[in-house]
Amino acid sequence: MRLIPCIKSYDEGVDHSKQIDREIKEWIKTYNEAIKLLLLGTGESGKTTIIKQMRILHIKGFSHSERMAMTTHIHFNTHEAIYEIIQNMPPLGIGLQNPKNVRAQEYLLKVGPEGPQEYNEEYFDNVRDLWQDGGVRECFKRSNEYQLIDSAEYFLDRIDLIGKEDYVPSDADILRCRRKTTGIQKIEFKVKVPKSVHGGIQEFWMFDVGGQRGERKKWIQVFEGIHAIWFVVACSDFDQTLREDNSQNRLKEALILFEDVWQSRFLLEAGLIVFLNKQDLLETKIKQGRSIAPYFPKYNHFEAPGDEYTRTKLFIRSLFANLTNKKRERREVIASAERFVVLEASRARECYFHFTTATDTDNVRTVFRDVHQMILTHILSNIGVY
Ligand SMILES: Nc1nc2c(ncn2[C@@H]2O[C@H](COP(=O)(O)OP(=O)(O)OP(=O)(O)O)[C@@H](O)[C@H]2O)c(=O)[nH]1
Ligand SMILES: [Mg+2]
Repeated sequence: MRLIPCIKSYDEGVDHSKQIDREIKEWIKTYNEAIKLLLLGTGESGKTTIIKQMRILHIKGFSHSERMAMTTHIHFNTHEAIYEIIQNMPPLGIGLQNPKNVRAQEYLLKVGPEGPQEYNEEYFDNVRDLWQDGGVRECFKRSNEYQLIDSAEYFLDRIDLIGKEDYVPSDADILRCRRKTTGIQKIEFKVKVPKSVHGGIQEFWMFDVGGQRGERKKWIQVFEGIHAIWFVVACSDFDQTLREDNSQNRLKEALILFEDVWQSRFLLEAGLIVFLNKQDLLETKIKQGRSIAPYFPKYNHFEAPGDEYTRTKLFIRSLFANLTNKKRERREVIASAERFVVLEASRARECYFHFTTATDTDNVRTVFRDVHQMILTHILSNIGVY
Protein backbone atom coordinates (compact mmCIF):
# COMPACT_ATOMS: atom_id res chain seq x y z
CA MET A 1 0.00 0.00 0.00
CA ARG A 2 1.24 3.49 -0.84
CA LEU A 3 1.61 5.94 2.09
CA ILE A 4 1.04 9.53 1.04
CA PRO A 5 2.92 12.10 3.21
CA CYS A 6 0.54 14.67 4.74
CA ILE A 7 2.83 17.71 4.45
CA LYS A 8 4.79 18.19 1.26
CA SER A 9 6.45 21.04 -0.51
CA TYR A 10 4.92 22.21 -3.81
CA ASP A 11 7.66 20.45 -5.81
CA GLU A 12 7.21 17.21 -3.95
CA GLY A 13 3.44 17.39 -4.64
CA VAL A 14 4.02 17.93 -8.38
CA ASP A 15 6.52 15.05 -8.53
CA HIS A 16 4.14 12.83 -6.67
CA SER A 17 1.20 13.58 -8.94
CA LYS A 18 3.44 13.01 -12.00
CA GLN A 19 4.39 9.66 -10.55
CA ILE A 20 0.69 8.76 -10.09
CA ASP A 21 -0.06 9.89 -13.68
CA ARG A 22 2.79 7.69 -14.95
CA GLU A 23 1.49 4.70 -13.01
CA ILE A 24 -2.06 5.21 -14.26
CA LYS A 25 -0.80 5.50 -17.87
CA GLU A 26 1.27 2.36 -17.42
CA TRP A 27 -1.73 0.50 -16.01
CA ILE A 28 -3.99 1.65 -18.86
CA LYS A 29 -1.35 0.51 -21.39
CA THR A 30 -1.16 -2.91 -19.75
CA TYR A 31 -4.96 -3.08 -19.52
CA ASN A 32 -5.32 -2.25 -23.21
CA GLU A 33 -2.68 -4.72 -24.31
CA ALA A 34 -3.77 -7.64 -22.11
CA ILE A 35 -6.11 -10.22 -23.56
CA LYS A 36 -8.86 -10.65 -21.02
CA LEU A 37 -10.46 -14.06 -20.65
CA LEU A 38 -13.38 -14.90 -18.41
CA LEU A 39 -14.20 -18.40 -17.19
CA LEU A 40 -17.92 -19.02 -16.79
CA GLY A 41 -19.99 -22.12 -16.05
CA THR A 42 -22.04 -23.76 -13.32
CA GLY A 43 -20.58 -24.83 -9.96
CA GLU A 44 -17.98 -27.62 -10.05
CA SER A 45 -17.67 -27.50 -13.84
CA GLY A 46 -13.87 -27.08 -13.62
CA LYS A 47 -13.15 -23.34 -13.94
CA THR A 48 -10.71 -23.07 -11.04
CA THR A 49 -9.00 -26.27 -12.17
CA ILE A 50 -8.23 -24.54 -15.49
CA ILE A 51 -6.84 -21.52 -13.58
CA LYS A 52 -4.57 -23.94 -11.66
CA GLN A 53 -3.40 -25.41 -14.98
CA MET A 54 -2.51 -21.92 -16.24
CA ARG A 55 -0.37 -21.49 -13.10
CA ILE A 56 1.37 -24.79 -13.83
CA LEU A 57 1.81 -24.10 -17.55
CA HIS A 58 2.48 -20.36 -17.65
CA ILE A 59 3.49 -19.19 -14.18
CA LYS A 60 5.79 -20.78 -11.65
CA GLY A 61 3.36 -23.44 -10.44
CA PHE A 62 2.95 -23.91 -6.69
CA SER A 63 5.51 -23.09 -4.00
CA HIS A 64 6.22 -25.42 -1.08
CA SER A 65 4.22 -23.26 1.31
CA GLU A 66 1.25 -23.16 -1.09
CA ARG A 67 1.37 -26.96 -1.31
CA MET A 68 1.46 -27.28 2.47
CA ALA A 69 -1.50 -24.92 2.76
CA MET A 70 -3.39 -27.18 0.33
CA THR A 71 -2.96 -30.17 2.68
CA THR A 72 -5.70 -28.84 4.96
CA HIS A 73 -8.16 -28.70 2.07
CA ILE A 74 -7.17 -32.14 0.79
CA HIS A 75 -7.66 -33.61 4.27
CA PHE A 76 -11.06 -31.99 4.38
CA ASN A 77 -11.94 -33.21 0.84
CA THR A 78 -11.09 -36.75 1.98
CA HIS A 79 -13.28 -36.35 5.03
CA GLU A 80 -16.27 -34.87 3.20
CA ALA A 81 -16.00 -37.71 0.65
CA ILE A 82 -16.14 -40.61 3.14
CA TYR A 83 -18.59 -38.81 5.42
CA GLU A 84 -21.09 -38.17 2.61
CA ILE A 85 -20.90 -41.79 1.47
CA ILE A 86 -21.44 -43.13 5.01
CA GLN A 87 -24.29 -40.68 5.62
CA ASN A 88 -26.10 -41.76 2.48
CA MET A 89 -25.94 -45.51 3.06
CA PRO A 90 -29.09 -45.77 5.25
CA PRO A 91 -31.34 -43.63 2.97
CA LEU A 92 -30.24 -45.73 -0.04
CA GLY A 93 -30.89 -48.93 1.91
CA ILE A 94 -27.24 -50.03 1.79
CA GLY A 95 -25.52 -51.65 4.76
CA LEU A 96 -21.88 -52.41 5.56
CA GLN A 97 -20.67 -55.72 4.15
CA ASN A 98 -18.11 -56.33 6.86
CA PRO A 99 -19.67 -56.15 10.38
CA LYS A 100 -16.21 -55.35 11.81
CA ASN A 101 -16.50 -51.91 10.21
CA VAL A 102 -19.48 -50.85 12.32
CA ARG A 103 -17.12 -49.30 14.86
CA ALA A 104 -15.31 -47.33 12.15
CA GLN A 105 -18.66 -46.15 10.84
CA GLU A 106 -19.76 -45.01 14.32
CA TYR A 107 -16.40 -43.28 14.77
CA LEU A 108 -16.80 -41.36 11.50
CA LEU A 109 -20.38 -40.33 12.18
CA LYS A 110 -19.34 -39.09 15.63
CA VAL A 111 -16.57 -36.99 14.06
CA GLY A 112 -19.32 -35.12 12.16
CA PRO A 113 -19.37 -33.14 8.90
CA GLU A 114 -16.68 -30.63 9.88
CA GLY A 115 -13.96 -33.28 10.24
CA PRO A 116 -11.77 -34.29 13.20
CA GLN A 117 -9.82 -31.89 15.42
CA GLU A 118 -6.71 -33.67 14.27
CA TYR A 119 -6.17 -35.84 11.18
CA ASN A 120 -4.23 -38.56 13.05
CA GLU A 121 -3.42 -42.24 12.54
CA GLU A 122 -6.62 -43.42 14.22
CA TYR A 123 -8.68 -41.26 11.87
CA PHE A 124 -6.95 -42.50 8.70
CA ASP A 125 -7.13 -46.16 9.86
CA ASN A 126 -10.90 -45.88 10.21
CA VAL A 127 -11.30 -44.21 6.83
CA ARG A 128 -9.13 -46.89 5.17
CA ASP A 129 -11.21 -49.73 6.66
CA LEU A 130 -14.45 -48.13 5.55
CA TRP A 131 -13.24 -47.41 2.01
CA GLN A 132 -12.41 -51.11 1.62
CA ASP A 133 -15.93 -52.18 2.63
CA GLY A 134 -18.14 -53.53 -0.20
CA GLY A 135 -21.21 -51.66 1.08
CA VAL A 136 -19.32 -48.35 1.07
CA ARG A 137 -18.24 -49.03 -2.52
CA GLU A 138 -21.81 -49.81 -3.54
CA CYS A 139 -23.00 -46.52 -2.06
CA PHE A 140 -20.11 -44.73 -3.83
CA LYS A 141 -21.27 -46.18 -7.18
CA ARG A 142 -24.66 -44.54 -6.62
CA SER A 143 -23.18 -41.12 -5.86
CA ASN A 144 -25.21 -39.46 -8.61
CA GLU A 145 -28.17 -39.86 -6.21
CA TYR A 146 -26.62 -37.53 -3.63
CA GLN A 147 -23.91 -34.84 -3.55
CA LEU A 148 -20.36 -36.15 -3.62
CA ILE A 149 -17.22 -34.32 -4.75
CA ASP A 150 -15.74 -35.59 -8.03
CA SER A 151 -12.37 -36.29 -6.43
CA ALA A 152 -13.77 -38.63 -3.75
CA GLU A 153 -12.35 -41.80 -5.32
CA TYR A 154 -9.04 -40.13 -6.19
CA PHE A 155 -8.34 -39.06 -2.60
CA LEU A 156 -9.76 -42.15 -0.87
CA ASP A 157 -7.61 -44.37 -3.09
CA ARG A 158 -4.57 -42.40 -1.88
CA ILE A 159 -5.44 -42.45 1.81
CA ASP A 160 -2.09 -44.03 2.78
CA LEU A 161 -0.16 -41.24 1.08
CA ILE A 162 -2.43 -38.43 2.32
CA GLY A 163 -2.29 -39.80 5.88
CA LYS A 164 1.51 -39.58 6.07
CA GLU A 165 2.92 -36.93 8.39
CA ASP A 166 5.33 -35.67 5.73
CA TYR A 167 2.68 -35.59 2.97
CA VAL A 168 3.30 -32.85 0.40
CA PRO A 169 0.53 -32.53 -2.24
CA SER A 170 1.66 -33.11 -5.84
CA ASP A 171 0.38 -31.02 -8.78
CA ALA A 172 -2.11 -33.81 -9.55
CA ASP A 173 -3.43 -33.68 -5.97
CA ILE A 174 -3.77 -29.89 -6.12
CA LEU A 175 -5.68 -30.15 -9.39
CA ARG A 176 -8.08 -32.60 -7.75
CA CYS A 177 -8.56 -30.50 -4.63
CA ARG A 178 -12.02 -28.96 -4.48
CA ARG A 179 -12.78 -25.55 -3.01
CA LYS A 180 -15.84 -23.59 -4.04
CA THR A 181 -14.98 -20.17 -5.50
CA THR A 182 -16.66 -17.15 -3.99
CA GLY A 183 -16.11 -13.69 -5.42
CA ILE A 184 -13.86 -12.96 -8.39
CA GLN A 185 -10.26 -14.10 -8.77
CA LYS A 186 -7.75 -12.97 -11.40
CA ILE A 187 -4.47 -14.41 -12.61
CA GLU A 188 -2.06 -12.75 -15.02
CA PHE A 189 0.40 -14.59 -17.22
CA LYS A 190 2.51 -14.04 -20.31
CA VAL A 191 2.72 -16.19 -23.41
CA LYS A 192 5.24 -16.04 -26.26
CA VAL A 193 3.71 -14.74 -29.52
CA PRO A 194 5.15 -13.67 -32.89
CA LYS A 195 7.70 -10.82 -32.47
CA SER A 196 5.40 -8.41 -34.35
CA VAL A 197 2.88 -8.44 -31.47
CA HIS A 198 3.88 -6.49 -28.36
CA GLY A 199 7.56 -7.39 -28.82
CA GLY A 200 6.86 -11.14 -28.76
CA ILE A 201 5.11 -11.37 -25.38
CA GLN A 202 1.34 -11.36 -24.95
CA GLU A 203 -0.11 -10.71 -21.53
CA PHE A 204 -3.26 -12.59 -20.51
CA TRP A 205 -5.61 -11.74 -17.67
CA MET A 206 -7.87 -14.60 -16.72
CA PHE A 207 -10.85 -14.12 -14.41
CA ASP A 208 -12.43 -16.92 -12.38
CA VAL A 209 -15.85 -16.59 -10.77
CA GLY A 210 -18.02 -18.80 -8.58
CA GLY A 211 -20.49 -20.83 -10.64
CA GLN A 212 -23.14 -21.69 -8.07
CA ARG A 213 -26.43 -19.79 -8.41
CA GLY A 214 -25.76 -17.43 -5.49
CA GLU A 215 -22.46 -16.35 -7.07
CA ARG A 216 -23.72 -15.49 -10.55
CA LYS A 217 -25.06 -12.03 -9.75
CA LYS A 218 -21.42 -10.94 -9.29
CA TRP A 219 -20.44 -11.93 -12.83
CA ILE A 220 -21.54 -8.68 -14.49
CA GLN A 221 -18.74 -6.82 -12.66
CA VAL A 222 -16.19 -8.45 -14.97
CA PHE A 223 -18.04 -8.39 -18.32
CA GLU A 224 -16.51 -5.09 -19.46
CA GLY A 225 -13.65 -5.43 -21.94
CA ILE A 226 -13.60 -9.24 -22.01
CA HIS A 227 -12.19 -10.64 -25.27
CA ALA A 228 -13.24 -14.25 -24.86
CA ILE A 229 -15.41 -16.32 -22.58
CA TRP A 230 -14.36 -19.87 -21.73
CA PHE A 231 -17.64 -21.55 -20.87
CA VAL A 232 -16.92 -24.74 -18.93
CA VAL A 233 -19.40 -27.64 -18.86
CA ALA A 234 -19.12 -30.75 -16.68
CA CYS A 235 -20.34 -33.34 -19.22
CA SER A 236 -20.34 -36.18 -16.68
CA ASP A 237 -23.01 -34.32 -14.70
CA PHE A 238 -25.85 -35.54 -16.95
CA ASP A 239 -27.32 -37.78 -14.20
CA GLN A 240 -26.70 -35.46 -11.23
CA THR A 241 -28.65 -32.66 -9.58
CA LEU A 242 -27.37 -29.26 -8.44
CA ARG A 243 -25.76 -28.98 -5.04
CA GLU A 244 -27.76 -25.77 -4.45
CA ASP A 245 -31.10 -27.15 -5.79
CA ASN A 246 -31.57 -30.89 -5.90
CA SER A 247 -34.65 -30.60 -8.12
CA GLN A 248 -32.59 -29.37 -11.09
CA ASN A 249 -30.45 -31.56 -13.37
CA ARG A 250 -26.88 -30.20 -13.59
CA LEU A 251 -26.50 -30.49 -17.36
CA LYS A 252 -29.89 -28.83 -17.95
CA GLU A 253 -28.77 -25.96 -15.69
CA ALA A 254 -25.57 -25.64 -17.75
CA LEU A 255 -27.63 -25.40 -20.97
CA ILE A 256 -29.88 -22.69 -19.55
CA LEU A 257 -26.87 -20.75 -18.30
CA PHE A 258 -25.06 -21.13 -21.61
CA GLU A 259 -28.04 -19.73 -23.51
CA ASP A 260 -28.13 -16.73 -21.14
CA VAL A 261 -24.42 -16.11 -21.71
CA TRP A 262 -24.71 -16.56 -25.48
CA GLN A 263 -27.57 -14.08 -25.66
CA SER A 264 -26.28 -11.58 -23.12
CA ARG A 265 -26.09 -8.14 -24.68
CA PHE A 266 -23.09 -7.40 -22.44
CA LEU A 267 -21.07 -10.19 -24.03
CA LEU A 268 -21.88 -9.75 -27.72
CA GLU A 269 -18.34 -8.60 -28.46
CA ALA A 270 -16.67 -11.52 -26.68
CA GLY A 271 -15.58 -14.70 -28.47
CA LEU A 272 -17.10 -17.85 -26.99
CA ILE A 273 -15.25 -21.10 -26.43
CA VAL A 274 -17.08 -24.02 -24.84
CA PHE A 275 -14.99 -26.52 -22.89
CA LEU A 276 -16.94 -29.77 -22.79
CA ASN A 277 -15.11 -30.86 -19.68
CA LYS A 278 -14.76 -33.95 -17.46
CA GLN A 279 -14.40 -36.24 -20.49
CA ASP A 280 -12.53 -38.77 -18.32
CA LEU A 281 -15.45 -39.06 -15.90
CA LEU A 282 -17.98 -39.11 -18.75
CA GLU A 283 -16.15 -41.97 -20.44
CA THR A 284 -15.95 -43.96 -17.18
CA LYS A 285 -19.65 -43.46 -16.51
CA ILE A 286 -20.72 -44.54 -19.98
CA LYS A 287 -18.39 -47.54 -19.91
CA GLN A 288 -19.98 -48.54 -16.60
CA GLY A 289 -23.26 -48.80 -18.52
CA ARG A 290 -24.94 -45.53 -17.55
CA SER A 291 -26.85 -43.71 -20.25
CA ILE A 292 -27.84 -40.11 -20.84
CA ALA A 293 -31.15 -41.22 -22.45
CA PRO A 294 -33.33 -41.28 -19.28
CA TYR A 295 -32.39 -37.63 -18.63
CA PHE A 296 -32.33 -36.45 -22.24
CA PRO A 297 -34.78 -38.69 -24.20
CA LYS A 298 -33.78 -36.98 -27.49
CA TYR A 299 -30.62 -39.09 -27.29
CA ASN A 300 -32.69 -42.08 -28.45
CA HIS A 301 -33.12 -40.35 -31.84
CA PHE A 302 -29.60 -38.92 -32.08
CA GLU A 303 -27.66 -40.30 -35.00
CA ALA A 304 -23.88 -40.30 -34.91
CA PRO A 305 -21.17 -42.85 -35.58
CA GLY A 306 -18.98 -44.39 -32.90
CA ASP A 307 -19.27 -46.16 -29.57
CA GLU A 308 -21.65 -45.14 -26.80
CA TYR A 309 -19.17 -42.71 -25.22
CA THR A 310 -18.39 -40.98 -28.53
CA ARG A 311 -22.09 -40.70 -29.36
CA THR A 312 -22.85 -39.28 -25.91
CA LYS A 313 -20.15 -36.61 -26.12
CA LEU A 314 -21.26 -35.63 -29.62
CA PHE A 315 -24.86 -35.49 -28.41
CA ILE A 316 -23.90 -33.17 -25.54
CA ARG A 317 -22.03 -30.94 -27.98
CA SER A 318 -25.08 -30.85 -30.24
CA LEU A 319 -27.25 -29.68 -27.31
CA PHE A 320 -25.01 -26.63 -26.86
CA ALA A 321 -24.39 -26.07 -30.57
CA ASN A 322 -28.14 -26.05 -31.24
CA LEU A 323 -28.48 -23.07 -28.91
CA THR A 324 -26.01 -21.12 -31.03
CA ASN A 325 -27.46 -22.38 -34.28
CA LYS A 326 -30.66 -20.42 -34.23
CA LYS A 327 -29.27 -17.88 -36.66
CA ARG A 328 -26.57 -20.13 -38.03
CA GLU A 329 -25.12 -19.18 -41.38
CA ARG A 330 -22.45 -21.72 -42.07
CA ARG A 331 -20.37 -24.34 -40.30
CA GLU A 332 -16.72 -25.13 -40.88
CA VAL A 333 -14.43 -27.67 -39.36
CA ILE A 334 -11.03 -26.33 -38.28
CA ALA A 335 -8.55 -28.88 -36.94
CA SER A 336 -9.91 -30.31 -33.69
CA ALA A 337 -12.36 -27.49 -33.02
CA GLU A 338 -15.67 -27.07 -34.75
CA ARG A 339 -16.56 -23.53 -35.62
CA PHE A 340 -20.02 -22.07 -35.96
CA VAL A 341 -20.42 -18.67 -37.55
CA VAL A 342 -23.59 -16.87 -36.56
CA LEU A 343 -24.85 -13.49 -37.70
CA GLU A 344 -25.79 -11.51 -34.64
CA ALA A 345 -26.97 -7.95 -35.20
CA SER A 346 -24.15 -6.32 -37.15
CA ARG A 347 -21.26 -8.80 -36.82
CA ALA A 348 -20.50 -12.49 -37.06
CA ARG A 349 -20.23 -14.44 -33.81
CA GLU A 350 -18.22 -17.53 -33.31
CA CYS A 351 -18.48 -20.41 -30.91
CA TYR A 352 -15.75 -23.04 -30.61
CA PHE A 353 -16.09 -26.41 -28.90
CA HIS A 354 -13.36 -28.43 -27.22
CA PHE A 355 -13.56 -31.75 -25.39
CA THR A 356 -11.42 -31.40 -22.26
CA THR A 357 -10.24 -33.07 -19.08
CA ALA A 358 -9.21 -30.12 -16.94
CA THR A 359 -7.22 -32.26 -14.48
CA ASP A 360 -4.96 -33.49 -17.32
CA THR A 361 -2.14 -30.97 -17.85
CA ASP A 362 -1.18 -32.34 -21.30
CA ASN A 363 -4.76 -32.08 -22.49
CA VAL A 364 -5.11 -28.48 -21.24
CA ARG A 365 -1.72 -27.57 -22.77
CA THR A 366 -2.90 -28.78 -26.21
CA VAL A 367 -6.30 -27.14 -25.93
CA PHE A 368 -4.76 -23.87 -24.75
CA ARG A 369 -2.40 -23.90 -27.75
CA ASP A 370 -5.39 -24.22 -30.12
CA VAL A 371 -7.43 -21.65 -28.25
CA HIS A 372 -4.49 -19.27 -27.98
CA GLN A 373 -3.98 -19.53 -31.74
CA MET A 374 -7.65 -18.80 -32.32
CA ILE A 375 -7.52 -15.84 -29.94
CA LEU A 376 -4.51 -14.38 -31.70
CA THR A 377 -5.86 -14.74 -35.19
CA HIS A 378 -9.48 -13.82 -34.51
CA ILE A 379 -9.65 -11.62 -31.44
CA LEU A 380 -6.49 -9.62 -32.10
CA SER A 381 -7.67 -8.99 -35.65
CA ASN A 382 -11.00 -7.76 -34.24
CA ILE A 383 -9.27 -5.25 -32.00
CA GLY A 384 -6.94 -4.21 -34.78
CA VAL A 385 -3.65 -5.68 -33.53
CA TYR A 386 -3.23 -7.83 -36.64
N1 LIG B 1 -11.84 -36.14 -13.04
C1 LIG B 1 -11.98 -34.84 -13.33
N2 LIG B 1 -12.18 -33.97 -12.35
C2 LIG B 1 -12.30 -32.66 -12.69
C3 LIG B 1 -12.21 -32.20 -14.02
N3 LIG B 1 -12.34 -30.86 -14.02
C4 LIG B 1 -12.51 -30.50 -12.73
N4 LIG B 1 -12.49 -31.58 -11.93
C5 LIG B 1 -12.67 -31.63 -10.48
O1 LIG B 1 -13.96 -31.13 -10.20
C6 LIG B 1 -13.95 -30.40 -8.98
C7 LIG B 1 -14.57 -29.04 -9.21
O2 LIG B 1 -13.69 -28.28 -10.03
P1 LIG B 1 -13.52 -26.71 -9.84
O3 LIG B 1 -12.45 -26.29 -10.79
O4 LIG B 1 -13.34 -26.38 -8.40
O5 LIG B 1 -14.95 -26.20 -10.31
P2 LIG B 1 -15.44 -24.68 -10.47
O6 LIG B 1 -16.09 -24.58 -11.80
O7 LIG B 1 -14.32 -23.74 -10.19
O8 LIG B 1 -16.54 -24.60 -9.32
P3 LIG B 1 -17.08 -23.27 -8.56
O9 LIG B 1 -15.90 -22.58 -7.97
O10 LIG B 1 -18.04 -23.77 -7.54
O11 LIG B 1 -17.78 -22.45 -9.60
C8 LIG B 1 -12.51 -30.38 -8.49
O12 LIG B 1 -12.34 -31.36 -7.50
C9 LIG B 1 -11.69 -30.74 -9.73
O13 LIG B 1 -10.52 -31.44 -9.43
C10 LIG B 1 -12.00 -33.17 -15.06
O14 LIG B 1 -11.94 -32.86 -16.25
N5 LIG B 1 -11.89 -34.48 -14.64
MG1 LIG C 1 -14.04 -22.35 -8.77
